[in-house]
Amino acid sequence: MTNHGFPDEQREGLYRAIRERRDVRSQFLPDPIAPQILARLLQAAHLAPSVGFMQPWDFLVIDSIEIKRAVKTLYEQANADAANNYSGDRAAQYRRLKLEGIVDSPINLCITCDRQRGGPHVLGRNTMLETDLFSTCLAVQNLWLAARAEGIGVGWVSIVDPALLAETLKLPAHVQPVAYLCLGYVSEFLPKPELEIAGWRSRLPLEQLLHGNTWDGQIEDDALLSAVRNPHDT
Ligand SMILES: Cc1cc2c(cc1C)N(C[C@H](O)[C@H](O)[C@H](O)COP(=O)(O)O)c1[nH]c(=O)[nH]c(=O)c1N2
Repeated sequence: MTNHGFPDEQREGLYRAIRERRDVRSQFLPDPIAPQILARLLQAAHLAPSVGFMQPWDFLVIDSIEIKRAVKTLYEQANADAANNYSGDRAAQYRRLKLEGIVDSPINLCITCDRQRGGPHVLGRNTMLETDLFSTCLAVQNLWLAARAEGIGVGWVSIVDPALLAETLKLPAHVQPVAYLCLGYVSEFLPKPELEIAGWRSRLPLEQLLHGNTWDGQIEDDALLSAVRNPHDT
């Protein structure tokens, strides 16, 4: 069998980016991102797979402090509402979390989805209409991983009313904001998700997620399961 895999060091670099990518809120530095580097990140995003090769994304690069402040206000409104989902200690803990870096980060980037791109029918998007949104999320993830490799932190802010965000960014009606991202160099990349460090929620064991175990409770004892339990043996 021909092995088209990457050499060990390159493969490890990719896995490292996946392992060490973080959602960044609290560690942004004001240092600017050079246009060449931002362009590399956007290229990485644009190479994402998309349903029927629809490429439904656009990239709104925002450095205007006025727009950042307007989005921060939307966040504050939505976050005050979100806090009402909790009570007691959990509500107090929620209110202590920092869940955005909109003004602290030098660049904000809104990745949108043009739901009409490619015309009325796009190959592969007949039964699952959301596949254009899924495709846009893959562009986000490409950018997020490339940014980690460049030493740039990315934070996703979804605690905003999407209709108000679309209005603030003057998006046409058929263009949906999918990801509002904060980008910048960081003082550090945390070793674990910030929510895990804060004691909000921890990572589920992968073995628990195999074969639908989270809902039927049956763990099948097969070779895959044992490899998942002991990844270092492989
Ligand atoms: C679709 C979507 C939306 C959001 C997020 C992520 C994704 C995928 N995350 C980040 C999220 O909290 C984070 O990914 C997890 O806590 C895991 O941490 P790491 O990304 O591994 O550091 C996020 N974080 C935050 O502080 N404010 C937010 O509004 C959001 N919204």
